[in-house]
Amino acid sequence: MIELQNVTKRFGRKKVLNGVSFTVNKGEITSLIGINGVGKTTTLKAILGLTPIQSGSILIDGEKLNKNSYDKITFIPDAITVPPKMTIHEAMVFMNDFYHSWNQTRADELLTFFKLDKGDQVSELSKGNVAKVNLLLGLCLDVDYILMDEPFSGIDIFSREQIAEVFTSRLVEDRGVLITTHEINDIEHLIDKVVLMDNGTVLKEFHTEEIRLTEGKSVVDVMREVYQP
Ligand SMILES: Nc1ncnc2c1ncn2[C@@H]1O[C@H](COP(=O)(O)OP(=O)(O)OP(=O)(O)O)[C@@H](O)[C@H]1O
Repeated sequence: MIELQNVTKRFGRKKVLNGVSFTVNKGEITSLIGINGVGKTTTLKAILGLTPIQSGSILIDGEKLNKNSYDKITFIPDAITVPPKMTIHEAMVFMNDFYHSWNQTRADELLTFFKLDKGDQVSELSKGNVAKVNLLLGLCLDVDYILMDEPFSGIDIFSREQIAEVFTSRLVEDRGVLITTHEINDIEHLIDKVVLMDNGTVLKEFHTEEIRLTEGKSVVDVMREVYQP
């Protein structure tokens, strides 16, 4: 489990995270939802130790972030980070050299699933295919937790559907996934848990199935109540 307890983060005098607490469980897809600038990306970076926090704590399986944590967790940013001159094949070799958790069998499966050609250069791919390669590079690390920043932004509906399908497959299965998004329409049917953020705070954390069964509400219904009371 990833556990955030009362996390605060400031950039200069600006308080960007103001006591953020929530959990991400293995075997669940959790979506961190909120409009632009509420602190979603900062939260992901804080979990990964990419940005220091001022107070509060972040525990991964009960431990503070340490060098071994990076064997458990991966971050898929909203833009691809491998050099664009690389072919998909070279990007995979690079990942294999860099991470001992790289799983080439899974990478080959995903290449086929996404109908990608590993000889293609990243800079020459369409935006949707770049997003798929980006996802592939992160998902093929055998880690317990996957953090994704806006995996669907700027991608056409068919690619979005294809990417969404990956979330229901055994490629994700028993891992803990945290996805940030402004749009939940694409993934509402996939997510187990929602964390609604506004202004650096968590307004509500709930399980989608539970709220559907007990209150008959969809995620969008709850969002309307919380954001437009
Ligand atoms: N390095 C930085 N220096 C100063 N301010 C920053 C920095 N990074 C983020 N911020 C500010 O922190 C706030 C939260 O940013 P963050 O990127 O976490 O929001 P977000 O919810 O992910 O937004 P978006 O949906 O647009 O990606 C914003 O007001 C942003 O301007």
